[in-house]
Amino acid sequence: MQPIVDARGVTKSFGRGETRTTVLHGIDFTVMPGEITFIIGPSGCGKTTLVSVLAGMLKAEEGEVSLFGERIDRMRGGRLTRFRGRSVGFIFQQFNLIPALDAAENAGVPLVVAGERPSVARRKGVALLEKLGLGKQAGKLPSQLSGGQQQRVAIARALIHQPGLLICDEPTASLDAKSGQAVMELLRELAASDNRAVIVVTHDDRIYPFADRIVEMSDGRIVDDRRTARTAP
Ligand SMILES: Nc1ncnc2c1ncn2[C@@H]1O[C@H](COP(=O)(O)OP(=O)(O)OP(=O)(O)O)[C@@H](O)[C@H]1O
Repeated sequence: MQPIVDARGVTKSFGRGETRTTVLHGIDFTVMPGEITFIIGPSGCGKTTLVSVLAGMLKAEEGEVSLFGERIDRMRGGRLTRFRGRSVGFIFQQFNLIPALDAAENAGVPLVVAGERPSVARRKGVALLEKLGLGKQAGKLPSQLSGGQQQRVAIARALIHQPGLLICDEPTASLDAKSGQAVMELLRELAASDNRAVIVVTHDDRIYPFADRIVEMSDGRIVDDRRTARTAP
């Protein structure tokens, strides 16, 4: 089976001269379809930098990064943007929904960006929200939704173009325990259903039972990589 993510020797630094700091030291990292992989480790150890490089948002100085067998470290400009737009969905701690758009319109935003008519994008947004158990909320503004519901709309937005890789940076950090569990249950289901891979950067140990694999970083290196006997459904 082809890996979804295959990174070799990824090195990344920030700054110049004396202030130059190396944040990733030759990381090797592979993710297979159908898995939820957690990346954990202390603040500043390089988790967000790593997933940004894996998603093609940041360029590594050294190393190779392939997504779905394609070398994204060799892609430039518009080609990379289009490839990322098709292949990767992002979910962040802040839901970043557009306040003036209702839930279905928010979910449909990536389709509009890709050139779809807003009415068609909204219709597809409604259909996906229904699938995610949020059909009744489709016409509501973000301010009328709970945190957990807003995060599920953000998940719908990340999935509407059916990316094979979902990258989630602290997806449950602003949610209470129950909403956090509901969001993780949804991510769990989505990872397994379409042979997609989900990578979750997190400090939230309440959700560790949802991981298939936990990768631990320290000072820009992977120091532990273990499969879990997943205890959550
Ligand atoms: N654009 C940047 N310019 C300079 N330094 C940066 C930049 N982005 C990140 N860093 C530095 O790189 C290091 C790793 O940051 P990163 O955000 O990847 O850590 P993290 O493990 O995700 O931390 P946290 O858990 O706090 O989010 C930190 O020391 C940070 O200050």
